[in-house]
Amino acid sequence: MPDTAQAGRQGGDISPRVNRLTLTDFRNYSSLSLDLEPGAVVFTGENGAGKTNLLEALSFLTPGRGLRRATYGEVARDGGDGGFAIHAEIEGPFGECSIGTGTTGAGDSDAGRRVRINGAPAKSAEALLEWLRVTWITPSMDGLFTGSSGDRRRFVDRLVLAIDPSHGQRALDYEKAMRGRNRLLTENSRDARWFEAIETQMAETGTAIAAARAELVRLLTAMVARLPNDTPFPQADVVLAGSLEEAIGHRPAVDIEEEFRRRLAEGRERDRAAGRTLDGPHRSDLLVRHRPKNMPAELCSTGEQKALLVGIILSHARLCGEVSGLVPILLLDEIAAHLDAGRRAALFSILEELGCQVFMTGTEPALFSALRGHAQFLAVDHGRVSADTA
Ligand SMILES: Nc1ncnc2c1ncn2[C@@H]1O[C@H](COP(=O)(O)OP(=O)(O)OP(=O)(O)O)[C@@H](O)[C@H]1O
Repeated sequence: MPDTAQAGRQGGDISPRVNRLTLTDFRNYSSLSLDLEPGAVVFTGENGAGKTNLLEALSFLTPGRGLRRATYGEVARDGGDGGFAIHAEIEGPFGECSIGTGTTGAGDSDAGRRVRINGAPAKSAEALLEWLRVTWITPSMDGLFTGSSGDRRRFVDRLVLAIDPSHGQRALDYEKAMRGRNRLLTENSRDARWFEAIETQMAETGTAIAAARAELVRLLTAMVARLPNDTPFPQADVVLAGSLEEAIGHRPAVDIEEEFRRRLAEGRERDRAAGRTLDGPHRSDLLVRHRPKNMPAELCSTGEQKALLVGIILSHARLCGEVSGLVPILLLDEIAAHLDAGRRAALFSILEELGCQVFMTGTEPALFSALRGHAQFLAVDHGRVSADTA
């Protein structure tokens, strides 16, 4: 990786980076402080050593529950006091910054984790997005194209959030309104005024969610199409299946909002029978096609699906840099083991060109030998991390 992979302006984009990561009572780390280099950082170690835990800690530098979507109780170290702390010294768009996040233990989990930026409490975790963006690929995403639509919606929303920080609040507002409507349905309420108020809110936030997703997909498809034909990460067609998302761009947003509000009102009896809201962007899906093969992603081989996902994440990183000015920090868990030598070399070369900080894990250091001399190698050994100078 080039030494120029620093938090500086490169063609208009900034690549924020973590200079130091400090963990307290996080997973199998009671106390750890790591100095990190820009560019590629490779964590190697045997199974269960704690490599993914390090990526997970880094994934807490963005809003949400991290790359495993674990509860805070799960990530707090067994045998600790129930709290955990992650501290990162970063270099971002406004210079150096210190980010602290974690929970203080029992009773805190409901309130969510706290975030401090330069020592001051942040109003919400969304404030982290002013400093850096983080995206990832983990082995649990291997079933993304074949698994549940909920996982794909969360995936899309995570990609949208990295580009448009207001998406998180939108999603929270929609979910809150929908929970309110679902409560009215299960309580068998006939209070038309309550229904109307809630459905108006759902129509407004739901249409905004659909518009943000549609925009992401439009930009991402264009970016994926820029992947050169000779890379092993295939071009893909990415579309959203959802009544609202499909209408975006073809009709004025006010019409779509009004139609959704009307559909919600007309669907009350059907939804009452189901006990929940059946229509809306919480039911949308992401469809991906392997363009060269003209085949739905779910029918492609496991390796082809992985290559599609890598292509999407790399394209998204480029897009995020162009749209937000911040190239995301990438967390690639066990990626190298799943790619053949040609694909690995292509991945390393695209990462070098992106110039972002990228954290990779693997049990076999040999898989990363092409990066020796260009990357920081760290050996992970059950709660301890040391320089791997092999
Ligand atoms: N809350 C916790 N407290 C203490 N240890 C934990 C906690 N949660 C997980 N662990 C331990 O962390 C280890 C797993 O770490 P991790 O998933 O990072 O391993 P890994 O190096 O990525 O392994 P693999 O190569 O198998 O994916 C296990 O030994 C597990 O018992």
